[in-house]
Amino acid sequence: MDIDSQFSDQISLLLEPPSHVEIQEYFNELITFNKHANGIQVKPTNHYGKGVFAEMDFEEGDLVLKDQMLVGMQHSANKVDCLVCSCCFRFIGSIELQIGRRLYLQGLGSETHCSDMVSRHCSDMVSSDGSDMDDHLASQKCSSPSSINKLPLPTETVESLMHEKLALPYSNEFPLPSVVNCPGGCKEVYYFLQSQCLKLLYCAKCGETNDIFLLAAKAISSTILKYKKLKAAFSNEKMKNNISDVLGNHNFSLLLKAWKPISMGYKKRWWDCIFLPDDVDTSDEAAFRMQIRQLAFESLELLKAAILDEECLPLFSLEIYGHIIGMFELNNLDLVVASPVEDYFLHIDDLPEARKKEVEEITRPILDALEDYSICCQGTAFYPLQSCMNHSCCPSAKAFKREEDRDGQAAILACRSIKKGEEVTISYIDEDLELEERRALLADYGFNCKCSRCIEEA
Ligand SMILES: C[S@@+](CC[C@H](N)C(=O)[O-])C[C@H]1O[C@@H](n2cnc3c(N)ncnc32)[C@H](O)[C@@H]1O
Repeated sequence: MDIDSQFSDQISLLLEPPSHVEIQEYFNELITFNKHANGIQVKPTNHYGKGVFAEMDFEEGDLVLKDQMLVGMQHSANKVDCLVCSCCFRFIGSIELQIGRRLYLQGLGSETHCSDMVSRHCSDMVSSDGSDMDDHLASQKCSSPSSINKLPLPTETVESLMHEKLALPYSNEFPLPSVVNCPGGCKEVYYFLQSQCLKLLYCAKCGETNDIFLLAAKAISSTILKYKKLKAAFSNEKMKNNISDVLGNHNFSLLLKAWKPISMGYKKRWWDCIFLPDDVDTSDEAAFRMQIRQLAFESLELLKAAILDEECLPLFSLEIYGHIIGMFELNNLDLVVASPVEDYFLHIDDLPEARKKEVEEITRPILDALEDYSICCQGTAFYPLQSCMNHSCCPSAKAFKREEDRDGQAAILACRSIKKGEEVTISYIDEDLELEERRALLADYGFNCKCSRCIEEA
């Protein structure tokens, strides 16, 4: 019997929508432990399930919420460019390590180059017409990688940067947290990234959806870890009290407890809620959804081969897997963290002219070797409180990273004044679009917006 049939009762319990009381208790606790969430409350709305409400007045620009992600990941392709903590997504190491590692991974370090080419280039840059570096930076930023006339650095320079043997001027003004390897020695922080599971990354069929499978794997593996911790604590307690029936029927209740954060997220099956791409005719919709289901099935098989846990089998059912991916599809927010490498080069550019000339003799070749100096950390994440915010085409708040927001937390700012008791809404789409375009985009989220603006414009 397959897992879905064997554990159908347990799967139904895992997917049962939480009661109002459970929702209230869970979110009250989450808010109590988050010092940047004390101005909001999660409550049922009249029509759209739960929503976020202001517990105090906010002025335009005020921080309404900083939300710690439940689960998130850096996009696979972005890992070459930015070395970040897999947990909080802060840039780590040093400016030198960030730059050296990127140049190395871009393959520039594998070629040998004569140093006079670099110095010739360097003197060209120094004796340039005095045009502002911002222009130079901007032109680099806009160019596509292939159109950039990159001037690679010598291998030794790249390696010295990467091993932090070469200190760049002023880099100590941009200190970063140290790199700590996973204690398990996996070289990746999460244990599900084992060789079998890596196939998920490279599955040609999956295309752009690969990251969402890995994110689902992360959600499942963190639930298993939480379950194991709860079970260990429970067993200890029983032993202390000399009770012989160590676990009895408690295993499933511990799994339910470990699953609770995910149980709170609004979710539907992935293949039922995924947006129908423009190039798929509506007459082919059923076949398209079957294909998506099959894709989920194949990726789940790979995940099972990598980390199946006999005590947590219901988590490996297609029904649960499909709902987890669907939850990300309907709720996830882009994860963006600005790069300190960009700050560093802008700082150099702002130095007094004479000093800048001197420093640029060292930094300009490095800048020229980089394809883009300002690549930020990019990924996707599920945020438990932010994901409770409903949509409005005239929203009262927006996700916006301020200068000081340098980690993976979501920052939600008021975009107008919000009165105590009012619902805090964000826009899921570009709210500057016309009514019909907005409607089309929101249909992908499975609802027809009836905010005051839509009603007025209709
Ligand atoms: C990110 S969740 C928001 C929280 C959700 N209300 C809950 O109960 O968890 C997104 C879902 O909420 C509902 N929703 C959000 N804004 C809405 C709106 N303006 N009108 C109708 N439904 C809305 C839709 O079902 C949508 O797919």
